[in-house]
Amino acid sequence: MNALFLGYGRMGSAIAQAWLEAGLVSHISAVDPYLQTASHATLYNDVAALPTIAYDIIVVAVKPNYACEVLSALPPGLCQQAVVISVAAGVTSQKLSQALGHGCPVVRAMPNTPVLVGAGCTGLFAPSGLSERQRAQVTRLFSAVGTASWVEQEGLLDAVTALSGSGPAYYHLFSEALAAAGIELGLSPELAKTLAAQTALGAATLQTQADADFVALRTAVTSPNGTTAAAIGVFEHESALRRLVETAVRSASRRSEELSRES
Ligand SMILES: NC(=O)C1=CN([C@@H]2O[C@H](COP(=O)(O)OP(=O)(O)OC[C@H]3O[C@@H](n4cnc5c(N)ncnc54)[C@H](OP(=O)(O)O)[C@@H]3O)[C@@H](O)[C@H]2O)C=CC1
Ligand SMILES: O=C(O)[C@@H]1CCC=N1
Repeated sequence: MNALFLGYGRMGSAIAQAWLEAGLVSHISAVDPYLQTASHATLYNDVAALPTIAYDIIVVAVKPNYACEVLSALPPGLCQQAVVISVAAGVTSQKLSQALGHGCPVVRAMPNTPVLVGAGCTGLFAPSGLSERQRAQVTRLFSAVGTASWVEQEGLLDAVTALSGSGPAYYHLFSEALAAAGIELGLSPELAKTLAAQTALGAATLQTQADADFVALRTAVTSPNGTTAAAIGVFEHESALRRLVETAVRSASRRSEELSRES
């Protein structure tokens, strides 16, 4: 399979590398205007320089405000047999199809940065027009970089974006705060960083592998009247943390909706 990436920044290059390593694609071409070199890909600085090849997969991995522009500049001959997959936050399938200007199937994907280490999760949506074979192919591609889950309503991608697309940043922020608190208590910055990161990894591993829900896992750490209870009491006072998280995730979802209107 031949894949073409329009935009070869963090997301595009991470996905491309994983697909190549998993043997799911045989060759990657990438268009990115200012890059001098691109690992794992044949690089072009302009779509006009692309050879006329019928690509199997075309990935739109530019910033949302450029997504329609790059698709409308694509010569139709390149997409005859392609499935077009856009990772651009908030850009609707209708706008992507309009920009393409012909009937090739469009999929929206919302991955997250842990695709870099094969631990991503991707929400997927396709309007009608995608065959079962193509759907299975897209599932296989995103399963190579973590989990792949389809949603049946496009609007739900705003929630996916707010939860897992942006989610890694929330966990990094929490680790940053946890490490800073450890430094305040006298730990060296190196040790505080190691403890915060390893605790996040350990907790996430338990969440994905242990046969217990989040509440049971939390309860297992929390001895009556112990240290964890002291901290949880602060987070849970008037549901402070839960309310903050809900407000933050709603705000991300609203921004995703706004991007749909702006793009
Ligand atoms: N980062 C994340 O966590 C996630 C990002 N996304 C989505 O992925 C997309 C890309 O994000 P990300 O990889 O982080 O961004 P990057 O800025 O790292 O990558 C975008 C790349 O596209 C290039 N580019 C700009 N204009 C064009 C053009 N006309 N043709 C081809 N390439 C172009 C940029 O070049 P230059 O830098 O020179 O402008 C840049 O190299 C976004 O739409 C975002 O919504 C989705 C899920 C998660
Ligand atoms: O912040 C953003 O808009 C993109 C989409 C999800 C993660 N990063």
